[in-house]
Amino acid sequence: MKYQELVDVYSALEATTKRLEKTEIISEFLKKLDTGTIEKVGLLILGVVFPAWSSEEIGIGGKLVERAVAEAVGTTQATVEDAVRDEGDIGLACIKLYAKKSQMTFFSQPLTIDFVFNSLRKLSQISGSRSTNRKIAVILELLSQASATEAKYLTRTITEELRIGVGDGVVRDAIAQAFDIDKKVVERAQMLTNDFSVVAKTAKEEGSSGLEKLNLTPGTPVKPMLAQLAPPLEEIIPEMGVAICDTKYDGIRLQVHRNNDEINIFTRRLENITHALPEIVRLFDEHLPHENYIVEGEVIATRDGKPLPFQNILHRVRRKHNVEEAIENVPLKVYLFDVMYYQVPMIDEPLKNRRTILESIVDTSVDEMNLSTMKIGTAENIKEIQELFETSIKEGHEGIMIKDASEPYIPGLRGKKMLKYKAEPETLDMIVIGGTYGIGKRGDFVGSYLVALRDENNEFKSVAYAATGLDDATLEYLTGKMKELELSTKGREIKVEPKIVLEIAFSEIVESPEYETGYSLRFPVVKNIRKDKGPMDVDTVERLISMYNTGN
Ligand SMILES: Nc1ncnc2c1ncn2[C@@H]1O[C@H](COP(=O)(O)OP(=O)(O)OP(=O)(O)O)[C@@H](O)[C@H]1O
Repeated sequence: MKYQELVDVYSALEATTKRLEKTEIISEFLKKLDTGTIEKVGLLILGVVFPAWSSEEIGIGGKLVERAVAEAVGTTQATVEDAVRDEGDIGLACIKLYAKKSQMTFFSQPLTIDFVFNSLRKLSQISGSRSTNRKIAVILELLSQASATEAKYLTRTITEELRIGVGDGVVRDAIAQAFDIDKKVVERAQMLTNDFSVVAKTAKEEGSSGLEKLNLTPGTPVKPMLAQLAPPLEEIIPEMGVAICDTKYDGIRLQVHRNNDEINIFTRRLENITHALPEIVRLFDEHLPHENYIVEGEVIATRDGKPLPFQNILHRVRRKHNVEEAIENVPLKVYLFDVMYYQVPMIDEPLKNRRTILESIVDTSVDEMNLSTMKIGTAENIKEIQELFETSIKEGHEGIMIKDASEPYIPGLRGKKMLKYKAEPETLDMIVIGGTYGIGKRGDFVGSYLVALRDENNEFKSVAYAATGLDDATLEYLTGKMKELELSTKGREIKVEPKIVLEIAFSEIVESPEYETGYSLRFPVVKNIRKDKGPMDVDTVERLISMYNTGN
């Protein structure tokens, strides 16, 4: 099938903000596709060629794409850079530049979805000597055969910013609608596989029963179950009946998979970080059975046996070089709290059974390998759970988790069956979309930051201006970043590309027509710059509204 047909779908999607219309457009398109194409479109529709959990990526910077565009249209790189600045995006710049394209390609074949997909995947394989030139050659082959609109979406796909307002939810609904399958069945399949190419293909070929057969596979990460804030213990523990309460460690959540002899470690955002943690791989190899499994836990950094702040562990995980040296400097400890697969899938088992299995398979004879400190809570021993909370805080941890012992593991769900009980108030991770320069002496600094959350179409909607919590050095750093990301400036107001993620604390969520979400925050304070998070990791409008409605 021609790539232009997919491009027409992108254009139609970009032209509407209505979720139902978007769903209808994608659903109609999916119905037309054969099996080989639907697999590819399942990813391309989200602007990617690898599933989110894959460690492979296109990995091409904006500058390289600009160079390729310059060659394709026969102009200079500076002209392309100007067009990108004027238009605010490489895709729109292509539309402008292709209109003036001087270098016509004769006898060119129309691009097909297959060819585009395979070429983009090829980019991730190119490394070593002359790799930049070889990558440019692949991109150039695509761009020189492309129409203006094809170039618009090709360049946006390569730079990983498709900007058509399509998120996982719309794709899930479109697959359900196209093949007449219950949305819940599609959603479960997506949570388990994290791969719309598999979900779309299975839906087409085998329908609902095929999707229901999809299950966990060690080696393929699964979206973790998430927590809400807990109401008072006296209320929630009797409501649950039997609760598994365990220490909440402030580190990084790990999903550890063993598939035959291979061990892989994923973060909660399904990023493969196996290479950064060789000692953790050895730890699992030595202290868990050589069976296929998926277990979950938190890893923390320690010094003299005491937990170190979260940022320390982050350095370890992000590290690409001198990994062995870092092992010495930052000793790690693992605390396991769940098992999702042990020889067979276990997520449908109640938590109390999963915990029993977990306890039976982990050898905790070394300091580094632990089970989370746990106590069973019932209406009769709430005081003991309060004590567990207090000792956890005293030992330098964040608080406790309270989990319904009779519940299955529901991937991706942020529900009432797993709760967090913390000493510190809740924060939200938000993206900066703009800001305001200060006045007088502060006129050179952006002093106030317009922060936003992600809606169901992956568009950013404003929530508040955050202006406190920043020292001078941070203000200077952030102002520099804002200038790099500037889209436009009018008076003291600057608009920027959504790239900077801030963790924001606040006293209360209030209704407010002034902001695009319809809500705002009282006393927003910047707690941290989350350099570890990108635009897709920020919290959602849905979460804000649910926090508003439930009071937490
Ligand atoms: N014993 C434990 N059981 C479950 N999760 C734990 C435990 N100890 C620490 N955690 C961490 O707590 C998180 C649960 O809170 P939540 O799902 O809301 O994540 P979050 O949005 O990152 O919140 P927070 O910033 O409070 O960690 C888990 O993702 C996990 O990383």
